[in-house]
Amino acid sequence: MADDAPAFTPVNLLTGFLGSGKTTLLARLLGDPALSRTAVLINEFGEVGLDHHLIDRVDGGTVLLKSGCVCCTIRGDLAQALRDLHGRRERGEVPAFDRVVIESTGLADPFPILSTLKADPVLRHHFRPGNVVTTVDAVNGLAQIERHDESVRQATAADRLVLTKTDLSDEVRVARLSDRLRRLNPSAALVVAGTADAETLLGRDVLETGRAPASARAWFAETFRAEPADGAAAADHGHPHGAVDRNDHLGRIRSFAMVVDRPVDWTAFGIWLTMLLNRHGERVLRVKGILALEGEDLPVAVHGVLHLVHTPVHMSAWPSEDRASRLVFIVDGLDPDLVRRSFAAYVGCDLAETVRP
Ligand SMILES: Nc1nc2c(ncn2[C@@H]2O[C@H](COP(=O)(O)OP(=O)(O)OP(=O)(O)O)[C@@H](O)[C@H]2O)c(=O)[nH]1
Repeated sequence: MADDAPAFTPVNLLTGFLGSGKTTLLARLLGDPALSRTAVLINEFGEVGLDHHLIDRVDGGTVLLKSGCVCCTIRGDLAQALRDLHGRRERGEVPAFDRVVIESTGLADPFPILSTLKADPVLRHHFRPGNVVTTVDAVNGLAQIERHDESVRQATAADRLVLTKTDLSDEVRVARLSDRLRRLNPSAALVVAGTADAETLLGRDVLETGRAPASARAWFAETFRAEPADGAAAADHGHPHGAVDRNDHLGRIRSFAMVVDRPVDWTAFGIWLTMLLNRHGERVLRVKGILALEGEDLPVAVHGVLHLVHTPVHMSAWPSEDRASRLVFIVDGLDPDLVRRSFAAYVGCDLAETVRP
């Protein structure tokens, strides 16, 4: 083992519903010198991964896992990615790190990810679970908890619950959400994103110090095992913990990407997105993209969650040589072709141009 590697490297899971602010929080935390020796694994749900472009600061240590849901579809790859990372650290091929942060897809169920660490014969000798940090969006969080099981599971698995977008919400909504979260998971510390430092969220480790009971996690594990419906489906897939493939299981939730090789007119795009979200906002769980704009050298990043579209961010550089506009959608019961057709009509391109072979 590399001399300065810890005997058991803590693995923090950063989870939270789609668009709830995981990447934003992680990017900020990674700026903290306390996390300078951190390796990051990013998983995304989508045909085209974007988060690794949006986190500037992480370079050699970032591994973008294959597209799909980390909880089942690529669970094997997660273990493999951790084993590779460990091997490379041992051989001195990557800078020594003493913490791993996994940013999981917004649809992932945290429990199977956590159990991977224990179940894998190699990993369990070198890694241990660290705090689970769950971001909850103060604008959409309550609705997501009401509608989506993943959101409840993410909240109940947390050691730290981080409220994001409180600046876009109001006191009453924040108080109601906080109350709901405290009832769901009384043992987790509840903090507001802007005030949470790396040491509190990741460094001061619940499991290591034994200061706080991991009761929520135990409760969660019990509940999960007791679910007969999922359990029956899981038996067919050979999943030991009742975990099912969320990509199949959710059925209606799917992701797709549109890639257009030429600059887009910002006004036309804005009108199109506004109309799409007015009409189908409930079904657009997430839209995220990097756009090349007509008359501009640098791209703009666009984010939306349900009806909420965030102020576009002008990026200081293109993340790669590829100058195409890319939009990734995660939709619930919405036909991708409908979105493609209307996009092509509004921005004035051929439908075929939105699907890159
Ligand atoms: N105003 C405000 N915007 C925020 C805050 N946190 C995140 N955002 C914005 O919300 C959008 C989504 O944030 P991300 O950090 O990409 O969310 P995510 O959970 O990583 O998203 P997925 O990976 O798609 O699930 C971006 O436009 C962020 O700038 C916050 O506390 N306040």
